[in-house]
Amino acid sequence: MSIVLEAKHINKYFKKPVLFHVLKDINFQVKKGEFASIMGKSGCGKSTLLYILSTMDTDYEGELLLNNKLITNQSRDHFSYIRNKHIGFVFQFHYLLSEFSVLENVMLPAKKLAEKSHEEIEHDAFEKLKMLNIAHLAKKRASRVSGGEKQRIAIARALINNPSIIMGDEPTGNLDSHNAENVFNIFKKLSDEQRLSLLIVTHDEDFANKTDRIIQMADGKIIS
Ligand SMILES: Nc1ncnc2c1ncn2[C@@H]1O[C@H](COP(=O)(O)OP(=O)(O)OP(=O)(O)O)[C@@H](O)[C@H]1O
Repeated sequence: MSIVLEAKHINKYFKKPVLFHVLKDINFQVKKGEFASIMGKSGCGKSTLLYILSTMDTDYEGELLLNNKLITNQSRDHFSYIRNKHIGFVFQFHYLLSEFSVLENVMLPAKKLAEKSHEEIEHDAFEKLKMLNIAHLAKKRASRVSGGEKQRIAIARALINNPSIIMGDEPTGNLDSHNAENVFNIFKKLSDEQRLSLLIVTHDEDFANKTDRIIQMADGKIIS
């Protein structure tokens, strides 16, 4: 099976207030279509790792490969391009623009990429909303939908540029159990039916136990 994301010997140090070796020789791969979760106690380095994997933090040692291409040491613009084109994000908080419509929110990352016409982007955004069963919300203001709907809109937005991988930092952290299960089922379907790779940081054991693989971290290391 092909490998979508590979981390090789990732080490990260925070230099202030005192030198702190936060990530210690992290090595792992995420395969195409794999649904993996990252678990570990608070402070073990999960978010720090996700920042690096998503190219938001570039101050580290080691190598990162996306679709078998080395993506370490790129220009700032190219990192931004890689993020927008190949990586979809879902955070604990949805970060939707409340004054914009649901459809406009989903369109934004594609507008930024600027590879398609407005009409094509609008069509694609509508298709993503349909896929997530929220097409009826398209014209609504993002501030006027429920919490569970907001997270589904955030997933549609993460999918708009057809990324290679979806990364999530506690994407179900703010949801009740019903909506958390909904989000899990959406991710599972994306992995099973579209062969999309997912890497999700979670504290939710039920969620993690249902994923293909749990990457367990402790004290800046992967322990299993
Ligand atoms: N900018 C920073 N400077 C110094 N230390 C930091 C910085 N950011 C995080 N840390 C420390 O690095 C460690 C790892 O933090 P990180 O946020 O990655 O943990 P986490 O596993 O995601 O925790 P949580 O589950 O609580 O979100 C913690 O000890 C944290 O205090």
